[in-house]
Amino acid sequence: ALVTSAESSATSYDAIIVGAGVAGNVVAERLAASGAKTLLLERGPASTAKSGGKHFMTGWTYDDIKNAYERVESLNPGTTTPSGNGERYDYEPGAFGLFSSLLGSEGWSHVDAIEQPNEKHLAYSYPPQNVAAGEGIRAGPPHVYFSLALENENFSHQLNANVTRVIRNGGLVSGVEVENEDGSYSTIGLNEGGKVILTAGVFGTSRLLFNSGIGPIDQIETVANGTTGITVPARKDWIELPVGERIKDHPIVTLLVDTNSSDFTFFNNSALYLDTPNATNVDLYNNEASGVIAQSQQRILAWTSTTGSDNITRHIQLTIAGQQDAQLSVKVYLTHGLTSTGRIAVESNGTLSWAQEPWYNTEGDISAAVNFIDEFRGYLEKSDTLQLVPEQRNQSSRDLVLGGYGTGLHFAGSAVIGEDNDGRSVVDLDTKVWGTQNLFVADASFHADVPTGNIQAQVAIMAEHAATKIIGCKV
Ligand SMILES: Cc1cc2nc3c(=O)[nH]c(=O)nc-3n(C[C@H](O)[C@H](O)[C@H](O)COP(=O)(O)OP(=O)(O)OC[C@H]3O[C@@H](n4cnc5c(N)ncnc54)[C@H](O)[C@@H]3O)c2cc1C
Repeated sequence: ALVTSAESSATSYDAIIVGAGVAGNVVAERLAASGAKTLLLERGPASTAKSGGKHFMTGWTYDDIKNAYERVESLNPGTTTPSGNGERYDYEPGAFGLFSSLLGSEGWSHVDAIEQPNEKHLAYSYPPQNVAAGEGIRAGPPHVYFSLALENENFSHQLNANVTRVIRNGGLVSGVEVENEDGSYSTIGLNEGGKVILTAGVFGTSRLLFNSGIGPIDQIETVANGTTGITVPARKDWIELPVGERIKDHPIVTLLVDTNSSDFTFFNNSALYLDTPNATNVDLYNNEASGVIAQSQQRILAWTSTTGSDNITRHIQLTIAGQQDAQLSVKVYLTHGLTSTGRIAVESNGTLSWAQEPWYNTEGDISAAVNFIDEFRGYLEKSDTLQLVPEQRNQSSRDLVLGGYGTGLHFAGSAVIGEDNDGRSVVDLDTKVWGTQNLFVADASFHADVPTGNIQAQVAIMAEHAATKIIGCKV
């Protein structure tokens, strides 16, 4: 049920979940289903129509998270044939045709990324993407888990509710403070034995922890002396933890490849937003959840691995899409194995900035990407049809990497999980913030690493497993 600020502040809850993104929806659905009176708070407005590693650590091995994986897969499966009628559109001759023959001639294998998830070296696939089980539409947890949670009478949610801080007495959290849309503030209380779970994303969760007197001392001091008006706990109650540190992301270098031929015509996804989108495509999607609109804009994904100057293996993901007629964009992501990390700092007005950016700040990462791009350029040199655009052809691979990378928007870390409160982690193996009794972090913030591919499925699976751990914790 959708509640107002007047209703939520007059009620108390067993679980308050802050942030209705990928993780927040998973955790809220699970907590409500466990019988907890649950409130999901989101600072934004309504958004949807319904508004690796084998060994990680105790409780988080692959076998431990298998149930979580299976639940996410059953509700929000992946597919390489997202069009409801099972057809594939605009792949051949197109970008898939051109690139599969380029990679195939260099010994790469055609795999199905859903059926063969461990094939991540010299492998390419039709793009995998999440769909809502039984609905035939592309969707993630904010659609599928939210729909399920809505059916549960324990579940409420409130929109335009910007949580400013957690209210705590020592290690015991009693509720949250919320800034409402009209600028008013309210507090929402927890029932005895209740829990607050932060799922506000890597940056939002960090800010909430700083505001609640949890983090590096200098960050808490900045908030306490700043201009946001946040009521920070007394200094004796500050909990010193490395919040905002160990942030990772997939940096992307975009290579532009001329197809040098008339066999590639660009399908423009943005035409959907124009006044006259192709009526056949629109009807196919509306009536049968089929056609080119049911697909993502990429036409082929590929993975391999490479080593840097430090001999550490890094994984590479390529996503290939049309850029314009006779030109493709090849996004080169540096993924699992990368060693660069970043750190954020809060400013006195409450905004966050990078104290250290998380991309390409180790020579190992730079050299690994350069090695791959050198190899890839070698493929293009042998090709009759594909070549880098002239302005990129004239640059060294190192310049292409260092002058051209951007964020992958796949952030992980900032409140990293750990076995011991040793100054390197923020949450314990139950995802509970060290030094607190009932404050948890269940979003991408607690991840210690980035995956070999896009991150959303991992965020959902880890949130599923976190929910099991949180439900099992007695306050
Ligand atoms: C443009 C873009 C494209 C992406 N594309 C892909 C993709 O194709 N595939 C993929 O796998 N991943 C993709 N990602 C990454 C993916 O979206 C994130 O990894 C994922 O959403 C992280 O989940 P989360 O639950 O940690 O945080 P989020 O999903 O970011 O959720 C956090 C939520 O908390 C809310 N919030 C924040 N602060 C507060 C507060 N103080 N009070 C109340 N609410 C708050 C936010 O509004 C947000 O709704 C993309 C990201 C971006 C930005």
